[in-house]
Amino acid sequence: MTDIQTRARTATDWIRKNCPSIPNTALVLGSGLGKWIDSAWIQKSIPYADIPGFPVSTVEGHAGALLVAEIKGTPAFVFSGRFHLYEGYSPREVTLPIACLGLLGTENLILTNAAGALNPLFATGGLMLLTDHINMTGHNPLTGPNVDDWGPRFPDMSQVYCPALREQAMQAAMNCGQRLEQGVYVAVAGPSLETPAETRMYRIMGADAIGMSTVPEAITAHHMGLKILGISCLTNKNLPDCMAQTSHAEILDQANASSDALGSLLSALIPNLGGRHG
Ligand SMILES: O=P(O)(O)O[C@@H]1C[C@H](O)[C@@H](CO)O1
Ligand SMILES: Nc1nc2[nH]cnc2c(=O)[nH]1
Repeated sequence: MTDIQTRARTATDWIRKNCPSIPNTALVLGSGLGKWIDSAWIQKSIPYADIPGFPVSTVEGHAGALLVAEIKGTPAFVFSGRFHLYEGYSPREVTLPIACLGLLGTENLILTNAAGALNPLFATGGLMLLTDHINMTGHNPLTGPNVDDWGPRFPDMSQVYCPALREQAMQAAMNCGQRLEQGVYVAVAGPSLETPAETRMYRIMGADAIGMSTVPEAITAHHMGLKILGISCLTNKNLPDCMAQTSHAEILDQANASSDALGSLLSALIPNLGGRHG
């Protein structure tokens, strides 16, 4: 067994023993995107530091706890805080919580993030559903010996973001009267933001939004057969020809400001996802 397999198994066994239920849906909250979660919905909050084998999140805006919650009556795991490559974690460590979900048998995974808008038509503060991604992190969490029990050596990536979940998300947005853009997310390793020349290159490559997470998680989840939905909160415009300065503080402020819109969408969507536990 590889070290990461042992850590994932240890963490999974611990979660199984210590969580009142194993929900069928899990949500990963991006930077600053958690304030809509009503404290009354949280059955249990487990600091990552308590889960053996788990890394610990080091970024401002990421609480670092696994919540066992009921979102409008539907059970869900909520990862409040994630791990990023720029924190110095290996690609396997960054995606360890996702591997645990695969081992636990959770079926639906919603990945959210704070991202810069590369598409000039997309507004700051808006939400974008991921139709696809481009991995420019320079890393892949599946590098190294394949864990055959988890998935195939060469996973097909022709449809990473589940069309049925995307359709449901579009429907939920319509029911909430919300605009939901659709586009391609490019992931970079960070932590530096982009130069204008880089921004121009990523736009020419076909990306609509850019961030520093989500893609390693999506690769691991897809490898293990989870159904994935990705949603970016567009915290800033990242346009080569009128590039404004931005900062992590500004990104967090905008994510906080958009968090309620994301919350309305997810509260409308999650109870309709269905599956093993409804
Ligand atoms: O976890 P997410 O992708 O929301 O975090 C993004 C990427 C960086 O951590 C940060 C950049 O400011 O926001
Ligand atoms: N790389 C990158 N990550 C972000 N996260 C939020 N905004 C941005 C951005 O403009 N670029």
